[in-house]
Amino acid sequence: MLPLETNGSEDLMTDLFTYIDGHQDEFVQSLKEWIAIPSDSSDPLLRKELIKMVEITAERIQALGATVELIDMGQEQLNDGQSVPFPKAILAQLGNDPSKATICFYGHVDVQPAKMEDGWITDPYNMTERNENLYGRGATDNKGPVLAWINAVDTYKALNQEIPVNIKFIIEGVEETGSQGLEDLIKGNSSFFSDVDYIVISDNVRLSRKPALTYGTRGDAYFFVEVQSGTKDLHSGTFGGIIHESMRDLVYLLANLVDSSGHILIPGIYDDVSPLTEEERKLYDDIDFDLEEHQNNSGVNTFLYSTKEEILQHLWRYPCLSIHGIEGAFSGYGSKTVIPGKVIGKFSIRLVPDMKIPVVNKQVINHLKSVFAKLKSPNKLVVTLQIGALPWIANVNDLQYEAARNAIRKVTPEMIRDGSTIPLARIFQDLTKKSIMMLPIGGADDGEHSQNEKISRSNYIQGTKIFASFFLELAKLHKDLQMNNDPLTIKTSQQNGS
Ligand SMILES: NCCCC(=O)N[C@@H](Cc1c[nH]cn1)C(=O)O
Ligand SMILES: [Zn+2]
Ligand SMILES: [Zn+2]
Repeated sequence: MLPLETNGSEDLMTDLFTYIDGHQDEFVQSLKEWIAIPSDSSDPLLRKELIKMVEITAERIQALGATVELIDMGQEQLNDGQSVPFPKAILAQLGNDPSKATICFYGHVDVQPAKMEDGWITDPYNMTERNENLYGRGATDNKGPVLAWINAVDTYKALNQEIPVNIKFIIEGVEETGSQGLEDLIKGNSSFFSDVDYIVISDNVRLSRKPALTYGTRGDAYFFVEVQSGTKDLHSGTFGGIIHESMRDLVYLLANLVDSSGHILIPGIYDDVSPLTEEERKLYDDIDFDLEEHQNNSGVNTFLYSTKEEILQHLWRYPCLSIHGIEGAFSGYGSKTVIPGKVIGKFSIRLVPDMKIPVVNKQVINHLKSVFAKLKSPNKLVVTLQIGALPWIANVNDLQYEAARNAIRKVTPEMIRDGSTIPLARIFQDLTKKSIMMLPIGGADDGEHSQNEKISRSNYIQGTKIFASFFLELAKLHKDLQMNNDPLTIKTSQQNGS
C-alpha cells in the first residue's frame, strides 16, 4: 500500500479522478443492482427485500476491508397485531490510525414506495438511463450517494493507495419510516462515536445546478387531530342533518390553522422564531437560485412569494404549516354518501431556530381546543404530537466545510439550508457533539419521493470524485490542525499583515 504523500496529492487526485472516469460504467452498474432491490421500508410484505438490501450493503462495506457490525433493531409492531423484524443497522469501521481524522458517513438504503401506476415512465426498480439521467427508486434518495461514498473508498483501494482518513459508516434501513431505534442506537454506542471527528450526511439535494454544502435543516412537529362523533360510519340519508358530523368539525379545525397567505393562525407560534439579522439577510442576495426553474420543478403556477429572498427565507428560516391528509375520510372513486364516525386530520409545522417542541405542542393544543369550543360540538377531540424533530444548524467554520469547499474545486459551493427535515442531523449534533455537514450530490430536479426519481450520471460520478477528494482535503487540514497550525488562523494573521 502506498503511503499518503500530501505533496503529491495533486498527482494522486488526478489518478483518482482518472480511475473514477474510467470505471464509471461499473459504478453505474452497481447502482442498477441496488435499485433492483425493492427495499421499501413502508411495506411489511417487502421486508425480506429490505433485509437483503442491508445485507448486501454490509457485504459491500466489508469488501472495502472494514469491520462491520450488524445491530439488531428488534421487531416492528404492525397495526394488525402482527410483527416483522426491523432491518439491522450497520456500524462499520475502516482504519483506526489516531493520527488521521475520522469521518463517519450516515446514510440509508431503504426507499419510498414506487409503483408503475403512480406515473413512472419506466419500472422504478429497473434503473433506466435516459438523457444521461439514471432513473429508479432510490437513485438519489439515498442509494446513489451511499454508493458514491463506497465507490470513492473503493477507488483508493483499487489504486493501492492509503486512505488518508479513518472512515466509519452508520447505515440504516428505516429512514423513510422515521428511523425507529436509531436514537437509542447512537446513545447505546457512544464508544463508536468517541473518536469520530466529523459526521457527513449526503441525503438531500442541491438548490441549483451548482454544488452546495448544507448547514441547516428545519425540524418538524407532526400532529394528529382526531374527531369522533360515534362508534361507526353512518348513512347521510338516514342521519345527515340530525348529527354533529366529525368531518365538519375537523374541516373547520384544519381551516383555522393557516390562512391563504401562508400565515399560521396559532397564537404565539412565531414568538420564538429567531429574528432576521442584517448579516443573515445579505446572505440570500448572492445565492444562485432560479425561481422559475424551481417553479417548473414544482408543477405549480404561482408561489406565495415572488422574490428569491422571500422564497428562500420561507423555506429555510420561517416555520410553515402543511395539511397532509385525513384518515378515515372517504377518498375513493365514486360518490359514496357516508358520514365517517371518526376522522384523523394530519398536519405538521416545520420548525426553525429557536422554536421549542413542548411550547409548540401546547400552543397547538390550546388553539385547537379554543377553535373547537366555538363549534359547541359534543364530539370527542384528541390532539397528539406524533413526531417532534428539532431544526439543525451547523457551524460553517468547522474544518470539514473548508475541506469540502476545497474538494469541490472548480466552483465555490453554494452554502444552503434545507426546508425539509433530517431528524438525525440534530440528534447526532446533540448526542455526539461532533461537527455535522451535509454534502449533497443530487440535483434539485431529482424528484426525491416522487415519480421518476433519478440522479444524473454526471452528479453520481462527480459526487464520487468530490468524496474521494474530500478525504484528501480533510486529511491535509486535519493534519495542519493537529500540528497546531490551524490554517484558518494563518489566513487571518496574513490578512492582518502580522
Ligand atoms: N431532502 C431530504 C429529505 C428527507 C425527508 O424527506 N425527511 C422527512 C422527514 C420527516 C419529517 N416529518 C416526517 N418525516 C421530511 O418530510 O422532511
Ligand atoms: Zn433520504
Ligand atoms: Zn427520503
